[in-house]
Amino acid sequence: MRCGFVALIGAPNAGKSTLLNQMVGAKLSIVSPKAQTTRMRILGIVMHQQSQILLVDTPGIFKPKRRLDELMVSNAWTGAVDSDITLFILDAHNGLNEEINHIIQKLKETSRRIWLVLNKIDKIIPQKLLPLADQVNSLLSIERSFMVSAKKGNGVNDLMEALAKEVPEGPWLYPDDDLTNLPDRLLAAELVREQIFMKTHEEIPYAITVETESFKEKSDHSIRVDLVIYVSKPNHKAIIIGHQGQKIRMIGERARKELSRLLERPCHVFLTVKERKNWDSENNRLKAIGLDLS
Ligand SMILES: Nc1nc2c(ncn2[C@@H]2O[C@H](COP(=O)(O)OP(=O)(O)OP(=O)(O)O)[C@@H](O)[C@H]2O)c(=O)[nH]1
Repeated sequence: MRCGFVALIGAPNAGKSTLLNQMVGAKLSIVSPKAQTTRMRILGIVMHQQSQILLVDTPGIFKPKRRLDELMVSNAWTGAVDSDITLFILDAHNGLNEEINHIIQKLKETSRRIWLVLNKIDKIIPQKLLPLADQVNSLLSIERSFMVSAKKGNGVNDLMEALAKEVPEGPWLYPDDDLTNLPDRLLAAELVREQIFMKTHEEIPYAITVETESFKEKSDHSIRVDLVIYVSKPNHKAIIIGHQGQKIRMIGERARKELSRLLERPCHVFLTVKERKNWDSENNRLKAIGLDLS
């Protein structure tokens, strides 16, 4: 038996959450085309042969501007330091830039086993991949390199095989049919947040938070979830609700479908929008979204 923690580290939008979902085979970590979608560390549990691979999705690493950003970045680095293997996920189509060089410098300090994962290979010509891998290798000590398309699945099985062989020997830490350690009420809030990322623009997705107020199983085994969307400005409330409530209905409907799929039973989602100035500097709000404040 083998079991180990594998952290997914990289810049915002590199495809960390997409890779985690592809490996777990379920949508645990929310994905959007906008940067900084993931806010907390999310554990995805993958069983491969006799190995339990505990994948830790982390927020993207970027220059923090506010307290929430700082906590997201520090939570990401804790994920790397606590892992047995760190997967450094790089968007191969974007290549290197100042932000990535900064991550490389920080990775050097963690003195962990680092594997390079060049992602989004469906978007670039293959001849560009080896020179990019060589370039990263010249900057950082990389144990192994992989080339994948997290979205399409190419190369992901090879990566999983290699991880299964390399995580340390030891007993499994979670039941072998668990997919995550995240409570369902947090998953529900994340799915609503994902829809807000998809359906609103500019600063709004970054200026809201979602919390589950109640999560109840009914006698027919369906689930009723009541969630609150906190906004910091009155005009954001109006935008999220939309004309005659159209937008919020769409957000709720899509989140309901995703949640029903994930929990494999009918779910009913009820959303309320509340204005709460400066929610992003309240410890309780930050803890509620799964951030470690220590
Ligand atoms: N073409 C292509 N797009 C991808 C691939 N992997 C991820 N994406 C897209 O890249 C965008 C960002 O993906 P995420 O998985 O949210 O990236 P992330 O690294 O978790 O982002 P943060 O939450 O900002 O840290 C989404 O639009 C994905 O669909 C890939 O292999 N190929």
